Amino acid sequence: MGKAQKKTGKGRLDKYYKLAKEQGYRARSAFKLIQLNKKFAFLESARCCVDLCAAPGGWLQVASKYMPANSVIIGVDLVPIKPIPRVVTFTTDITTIQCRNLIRNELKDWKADVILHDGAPNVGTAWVQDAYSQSELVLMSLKLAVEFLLKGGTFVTKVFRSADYNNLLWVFSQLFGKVEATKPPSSRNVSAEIFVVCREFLAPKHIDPKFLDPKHVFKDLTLSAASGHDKGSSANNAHENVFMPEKRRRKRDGYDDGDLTLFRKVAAGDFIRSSEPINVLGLANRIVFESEEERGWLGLSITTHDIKANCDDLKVLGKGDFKALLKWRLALREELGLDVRAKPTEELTETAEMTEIVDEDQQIQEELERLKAEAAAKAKRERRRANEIKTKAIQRLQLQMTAPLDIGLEQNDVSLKMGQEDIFDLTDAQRGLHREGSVARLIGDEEASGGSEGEREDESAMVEILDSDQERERKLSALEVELDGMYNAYQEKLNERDSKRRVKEARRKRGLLEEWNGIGSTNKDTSDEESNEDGSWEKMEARKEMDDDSSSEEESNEGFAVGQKRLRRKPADPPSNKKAKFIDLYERPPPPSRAAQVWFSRDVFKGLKGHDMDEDHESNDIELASNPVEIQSQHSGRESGRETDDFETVPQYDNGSDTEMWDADGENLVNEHMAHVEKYGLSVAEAVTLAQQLVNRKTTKTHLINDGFTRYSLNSKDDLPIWFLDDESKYYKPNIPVTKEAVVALRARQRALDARPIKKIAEAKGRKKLRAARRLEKAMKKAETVDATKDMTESEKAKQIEALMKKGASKAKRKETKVIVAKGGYKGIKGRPKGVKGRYTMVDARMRKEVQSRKRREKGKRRGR
Ligand SMILES: C[S@@+](CC[C@H](N)C(=O)[O-])C[C@H]1O[C@@H](n2cnc3c(N)ncnc32)[C@H](O)[C@@H]1O
Repeated sequence: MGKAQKKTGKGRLDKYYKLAKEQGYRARSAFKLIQLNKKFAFLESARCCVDLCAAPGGWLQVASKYMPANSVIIGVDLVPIKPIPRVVTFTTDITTIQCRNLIRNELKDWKADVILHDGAPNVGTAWVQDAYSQSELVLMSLKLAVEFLLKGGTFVTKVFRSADYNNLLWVFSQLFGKVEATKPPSSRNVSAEIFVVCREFLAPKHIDPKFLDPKHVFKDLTLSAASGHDKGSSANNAHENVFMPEKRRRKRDGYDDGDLTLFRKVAAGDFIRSSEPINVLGLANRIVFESEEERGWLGLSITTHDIKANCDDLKVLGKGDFKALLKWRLALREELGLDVRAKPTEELTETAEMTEIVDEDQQIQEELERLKAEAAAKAKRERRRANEIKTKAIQRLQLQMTAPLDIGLEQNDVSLKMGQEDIFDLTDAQRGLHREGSVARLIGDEEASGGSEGEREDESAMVEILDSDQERERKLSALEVELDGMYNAYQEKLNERDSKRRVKEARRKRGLLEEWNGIGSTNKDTSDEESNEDGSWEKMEARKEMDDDSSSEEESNEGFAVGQKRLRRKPADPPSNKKAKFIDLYERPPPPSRAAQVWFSRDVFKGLKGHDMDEDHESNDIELASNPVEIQSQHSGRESGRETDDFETVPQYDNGSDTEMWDADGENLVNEHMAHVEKYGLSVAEAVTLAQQLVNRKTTKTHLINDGFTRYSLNSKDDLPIWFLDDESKYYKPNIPVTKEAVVALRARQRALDARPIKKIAEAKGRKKLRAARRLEKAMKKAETVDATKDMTESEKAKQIEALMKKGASKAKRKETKVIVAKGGYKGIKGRPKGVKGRYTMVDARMRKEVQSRKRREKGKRRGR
């Protein structure tokens, strides 16, 4: 694959795609297994194979083809796999115990010779699944492999080059005799995927559970290499992670990998004493007052009722609430003597005047020195941070975990943070803010070297002391600025994600008919193929590439990392200018992370926009002015953003208001659905499947209604946080099967619609126009008559003419003719019956019945045709 691949959708129809189509494989990824097997030959001798994450079934087809007849092949995936001869499939999550039990039941006492894993977390499929990273999925598959693999067996897995890569390899090497990482030619160069073939399973009698625990395996490997005793190799790190979890190492950025606990409590004391309060707020769900001392704080006047309520559920707080909590923390720290508030300067000066006569110049000099020392300490602190990030980046580079260009960008990479965006991620935003300043130095100020140990000690002392009111104010406003930055970043991310979701939805609807067959019979829908065969990672990669290529407008709001690229691209900038830009970037409200924006753009924050955000928000508006699209979406909300997008708009139900969001029964939605169905008929394969089942008497209405009452419908929504309900409404849905017949029916309807003669439509339109022109002509004639009348005032004429023209311009209503059944005295009598207004026609009862039965017969004939 020497040539660079095209980035367009068509460009992705490479030779393996075509080959897969030709040879009847459901996904081009089938060739990855073919090539791996060609190199390691593990399928030919295998009698039993389990494919984890197997949909749409490309690998299963290969296994079925290459393995001996009568061998057992099992495929598992979150999504159903269309039947393949000789293959048993299960639809379940490989990380669950249910999956293990299903495989166990199927295999009984057997063990597998080969376990395959080609999984990639499905972004957007389920909230909880999103939280799993690729590496964790690999570890979960390894967990199944060690249980079901025969001694000497082979485990093939897909891993991505990331910080966890080496840790995974190390774990594999502990369990298998031979471990080899390879990238088959059919794996796209743009994809970070690598396949690891682990052979000769050692089948140890006892396997340390830590080997399979993401918490232990994926701990940080940044520092030991940096400290010098293990440069370039991560094996020792992994060793330490697995065997010495008690050793305190620095946390990875972001959430602990493998820490899947969704609810976290934090002691109030920890929050108050923490040097990273925003981090604490970002990670925890609740602040608790459990110790004696903490309970005492509840009685303080500064701990108002609001503060207590805020501590109770951090996940539903708005920006103002967070500010209040941070202020409370500062106040409490002063109360506890953790922060020393220095006496006002004037007071000091006065005392000095009383005790001794101090030279005024000397006083100024001292003050200046104090300020200078303060500034120097701050600068040291920043330098140290910059240095840490630089070391980390270089070390990653050494470990070949990142390309040089990725330095500083990695944390902004959506693909590396899949699934975390919904979780409250202030930490991430804060990290981003620090990094932005630091990375600026990494590029623009190479000579800025790190501080010594001594400096670090200085710094920790500095952190604890607030020198003056001014300092305190500055601290507070810095926190506020940080929060604002995070809010903007979250909002940006939400917008971005929302637009991606809409594009995806639009594509899905368009490609609904093609989706059914994996690689469909047409070339049209490449995106489906993509999603089937390469999982979400490649999609992310591809999107990243497209983002790179896309307009600079997008870049302007991509956060500092992208801005940094732009700076690099402008060598013409004089150095001083460049420095000024960095300083500017550092002092301005820092460009926010997207995660922060997503968080703050939820509905709970809507009310805050006008009040809490006031000036900050305005300034953000100005900053964003370079991007008209952004501005529009900011000012007119999500819905209007949709209108401006350059793709087919999928009808969306307005969920702008809270009442809609809390519409527990979804009545509005149902009504709108019903209206849509009445107007356009069934347009979704699931619905057609159910309708066909009804018609063919395979199910009954009662059955369907009963089926509607599932675990999805009966969950109580009381007291659940909004973010949770929001996510549940998106992802926690029943999986309704779709039949091929339904898809065929839908296709047929689409074809019929397409085939509707254009000529007839044009004729009907022409007739309509003609009628309208006649009506207008008639109205004009009448108007002329009115105008010619002499015994009317001008205003009367004007009124009448206006009414006539209005009537002429509007569509003529069809006059309804009432059918009156002549009964009793009216039978045979001519004349208007009593109480009947407008047009009517008199019929006798017999005639009406005859007409009705004739119509029924005609209708029946038409259906029978
Ligand atoms: C790249 S595709 C596999 C393609 C497959 N090897 C083939 O050749 O057809 C990745 C699959 O992983 C599945 N997957 C992701 N997370 C999973 C999980 N937790 N449990 C089961 N399957 C999962 C997805 O549904 C997706 O079908």
